[in-house]
Amino acid sequence: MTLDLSKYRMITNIKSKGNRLILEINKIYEVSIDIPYEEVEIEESVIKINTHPKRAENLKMGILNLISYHIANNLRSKITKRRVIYINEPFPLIGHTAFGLIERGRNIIQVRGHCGCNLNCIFCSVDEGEFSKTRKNDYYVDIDYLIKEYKKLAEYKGIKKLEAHLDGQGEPSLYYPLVDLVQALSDINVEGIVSMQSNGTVLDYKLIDELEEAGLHRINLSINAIDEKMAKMLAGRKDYNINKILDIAEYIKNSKIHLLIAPILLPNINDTEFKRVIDFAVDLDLRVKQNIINPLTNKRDPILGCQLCRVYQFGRKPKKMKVWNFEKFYELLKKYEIEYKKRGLDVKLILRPEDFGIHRRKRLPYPFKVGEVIRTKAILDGRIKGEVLAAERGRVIQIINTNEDIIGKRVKVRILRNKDNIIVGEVVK
Ligand SMILES: C[S@@+](CC[C@H](N)C(=O)[O-])C[C@H]1O[C@@H](n2cnc3c(N)ncnc32)[C@H](O)[C@@H]1O
Ligand code: SF4
Repeated sequence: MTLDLSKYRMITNIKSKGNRLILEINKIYEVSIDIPYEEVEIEESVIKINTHPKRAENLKMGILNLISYHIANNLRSKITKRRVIYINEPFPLIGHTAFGLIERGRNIIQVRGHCGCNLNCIFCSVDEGEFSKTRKNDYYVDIDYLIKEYKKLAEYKGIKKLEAHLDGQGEPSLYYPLVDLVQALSDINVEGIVSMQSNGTVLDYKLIDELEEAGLHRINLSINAIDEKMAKMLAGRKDYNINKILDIAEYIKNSKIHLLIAPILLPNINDTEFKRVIDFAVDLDLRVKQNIINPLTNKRDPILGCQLCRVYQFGRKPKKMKVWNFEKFYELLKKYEIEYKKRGLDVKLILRPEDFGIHRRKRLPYPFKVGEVIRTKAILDGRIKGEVLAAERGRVIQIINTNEDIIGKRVKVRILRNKDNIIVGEVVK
């Protein structure tokens, strides 16, 4: 009897060493499993079971159970080296910011299929990457479940003029299978769009062609410096290659995916480079004009989405950086807009949600009140130290200031936050 692992979609590569199977799951994760049966032989993706057919059937079930157990409990990210928790039905997808779906009473749904990043930007608001000091677990959401729940939420909010936005605590383009996800979301959003944030490092010509085919409307590409050294320093990685990203930007610009370049200003660190990125985007737009219309506005999207670096509780802050308020930031952007105007160029740098067709839209109900005390069971480990997760009333509850010992136990939890259906609570004694 044989068991061919190549027919399981999530298994993207198979290696073996004796009776040890090393499975690559969805490209960026890995799990290794010792097969405790003498009668098996592993040859590439095929496990041969050389025994009586009745026992072989039992061993096959045993191997499949072992694989599911290890995927559920021992999955690791090859990128961040962290443990990965595989999220599937019936665990809710609404309630946490690290994975699932977020809706904030607008016609945009944030889609977070996974978390984890291949860069280590020195300013990262979510302290992502291999060298993170705060993140202890990553999450991956099963694609079929993610699509099913997205469809339910989209139908609840109203499908018309809806945006599915792939973003999150990490690099959205590392999600696998990304093209299938984009295709499914764009099939649901018939009169809307699908957009994605990206640091660009994983994008190549082939993937961009496929994303274009799948109906991706826009990529918000993070570029923070043109100078190679500065770009590496900001990305926190010596292997970050800004020239590759600039080339990818040009390739996107020549596709049917709208390119928005999203530089971040770190005052006192990349002031000159920030302006060089804006100039790059303006020059590129003059050379390669895109005429992709956003059906939410019936206009072209802006070509730049300038961001100001902010300081977050669990984020990173570069020592030399000066903290600016938005007033000062908008003054600078205004100054740049005027400079462009003098050169006869109409460059919009200060944006509002309406520029992207974002408007108010029916919200999901809030099942919890702030201050309410509920009884629940902690089920999964959390994203950062001192956090565990529970599931109640169709929401994930992030229980903070606690420890892993309470996983599996019933606890009393006071709700501290319910805004935008992101639920945070703490244990009450
Ligand atoms: C957290 S990242 C996730 C998506 C993707 N990894 C990327 O960098 O584009 C989303 C956006 O937030 C920006 N960002 C990161 N840290 C920030 C901070 N401290 N303040 C403001 N924006 C920040 C990034 O530059 C990026 O454009
Ligand atoms: S800002 Fe984006 S690319 Fe940089 S470390 Fe954070 S998540 Fe990764």
